Amino acid sequence: MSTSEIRDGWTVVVPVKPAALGKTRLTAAGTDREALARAIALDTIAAAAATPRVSHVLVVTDDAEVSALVSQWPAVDVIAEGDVRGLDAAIALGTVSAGQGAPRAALLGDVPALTPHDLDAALELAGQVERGLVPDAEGTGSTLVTARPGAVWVSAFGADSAARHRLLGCTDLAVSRGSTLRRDVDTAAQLAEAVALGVGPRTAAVLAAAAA
Ligand SMILES: Nc1nc2c(ncn2[C@@H]2O[C@H](COP(=O)(O)OP(=O)(O)OP(=O)(O)O)[C@@H](O)[C@H]2O)c(=O)[nH]1
Ligand SMILES: C=C(OP(=O)(O)O)C(=O)O
Repeated sequence: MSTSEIRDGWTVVVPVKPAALGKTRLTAAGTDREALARAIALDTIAAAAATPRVSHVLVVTDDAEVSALVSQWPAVDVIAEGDVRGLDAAIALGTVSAGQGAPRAALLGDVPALTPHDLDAALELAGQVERGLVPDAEGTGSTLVTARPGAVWVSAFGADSAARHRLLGCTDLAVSRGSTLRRDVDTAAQLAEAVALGVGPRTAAVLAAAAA
């Protein structure tokens, strides 16, 4: 997609590890872990791309299958990661590409129950602060970090990142504990919570195949 085709709105950067390497804590779920990791990422990206306030989704990944699929989707582009330098470095590839003048957000690629409605509501709130944060459902990690136009991009994802993001000046957005945006999935118990909220079709299909 060329820059001229990008409407005003948020650029959402979604980092996705190659599925063969990701979601290592999901082994207890009894499913094909690689297929599940990929499906979770694809459902997250699809929800972001369908969000009214989102004009552009930048997926930073070296997963060939994810890359081939989402590069066909409207309003989605892929940035190849190349050298593995970690999550924040991968995200920075996307935010630098978006430019400091754009409203930017980083959404982790493991939020498979995400609805466009919930992401849209969070981005509406994010427009009112310099930099915003949505903690995960446990309250210790982060699922979304935002920067409005002109704000310098910062992120410090990883275990217990919510506190670090606050120290970096991110304001908690008033997103309820039950929002689909907060339910990231690392473990089988978290996957069960996401299923209860209603996961996207790709994740549901992998789980259905495992149950058959
Ligand atoms: N592009 C990219 N994405 C990453 C990297 N590390 C994590 N991610 C993505 O960031 C999101 C959150 O990742 P984590 O839950 O921290 O890590 P994970 O490897 O998926 O899961 P675990 O193996 O259980 O730690 C997922 O969408 C990952 O695919 C990285 O180095 N590069
Ligand atoms: C990457 C993070 O967490 P998790 O590893 O739980 O996905 C985070 O919360 O910043």
